[in-house]
Amino acid sequence: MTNQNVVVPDTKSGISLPMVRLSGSSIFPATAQKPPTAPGTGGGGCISLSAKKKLLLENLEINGGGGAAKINSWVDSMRASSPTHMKSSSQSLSEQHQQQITLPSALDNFDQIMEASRGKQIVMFLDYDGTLSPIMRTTVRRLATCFPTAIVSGRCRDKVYKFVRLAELYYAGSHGMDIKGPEKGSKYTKGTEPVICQPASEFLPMIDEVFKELVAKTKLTPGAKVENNKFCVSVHFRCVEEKKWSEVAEAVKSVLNKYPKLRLSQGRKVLEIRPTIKWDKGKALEFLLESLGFANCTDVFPIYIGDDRTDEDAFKVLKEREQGFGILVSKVAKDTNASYSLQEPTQASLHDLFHNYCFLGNNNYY
Ligand SMILES: O=P(O)(O)OC[C@H]1O[C@H](O[C@H]2O[C@H](CO)[C@@H](O)[C@H](O)[C@H]2O)[C@H](O)[C@@H](O)[C@@H]1O
Repeated sequence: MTNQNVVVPDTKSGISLPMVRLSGSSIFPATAQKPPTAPGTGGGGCISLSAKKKLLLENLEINGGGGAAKINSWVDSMRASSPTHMKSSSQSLSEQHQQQITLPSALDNFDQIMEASRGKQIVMFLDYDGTLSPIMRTTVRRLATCFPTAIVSGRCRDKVYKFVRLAELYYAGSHGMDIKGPEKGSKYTKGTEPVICQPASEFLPMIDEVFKELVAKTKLTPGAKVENNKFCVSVHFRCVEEKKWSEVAEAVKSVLNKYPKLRLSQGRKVLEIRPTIKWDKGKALEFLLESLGFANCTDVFPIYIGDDRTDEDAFKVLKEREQGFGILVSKVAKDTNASYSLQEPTQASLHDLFHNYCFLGNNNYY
């Protein structure tokens, strides 16, 4: 993993933001599109991931196989993801601070971000859970009047569409494996048909089968919930007593062992099973930029805001392309390829800033 281990004290938590300063000078003029270089370590009083947890997380990106040790590592990793357990980590505070690099706040540095995007077409990508869900519809509708806007989620695309109900957006469900653009007639539709991309379509029957098996295997565990996300399946631990977590993990492993073409990944108190194909939220971002006509374009400025571990694939793509920025929504330290952070997506109305910016005519291709 080449990620930085970072966090982000955002000093504006809970207070309203001043109007964005649009005429501010660029802080990184020679590398206008490059993320700022990593600031120094320390500061912020946030909690860093321990090396142990990093190892555990790396162990999760695997197929089935292994035995009780693997189950334990899944469960340990799940525990380590919970804030209570992060606080009680055996790592001392000074050790935690040594590993910590502070990410600049997207809010405090909003004028830098906008300066870097000057003259370029912003394209907005928003993760759903933890990012867009607290902001909600009105804001996203306003954003989409300024920039092409996509929602990228681990959830099933239809479900996200039912929550948001905005026909003018691009939707990428199932961690980017189910993409659909706006219908004909939208100002962002280039062709006559909406863009569609389902790179894992051959896995549909297998995923349905796995969903049914997991429902059957977990039905006796109180609180366990299996969610069919069309091209992937989530097994939720959130409402399961901690002493029963191994039982659920064992069920997941026993099913996964039968399907070598599926792999496991982990979210917040959730284990997810998905196809082994090389497709993720980063690939979805690249596909969408291409669909919008920005494949080899230097004057595009993608901004991806997300809070989930799966959003890292998109942050990484932006970093490698040296285009736009990833903004990580997080209060705690994470291994990340994002360039900026937000403690809360609702915090001081980042969306108002974007809205002001685009209506003042600084970024208005459409
Ligand atoms: O890619 P995202 O839009 O961030 O979706 C990630 C997962 O979101 C949902 O899970 C989240 O909400 C659950 C409560 O409804 C919560 O228990 C879980 O911890 C959250 O991650 C969704 O249910 C999952 O399938 C998505 O993968």
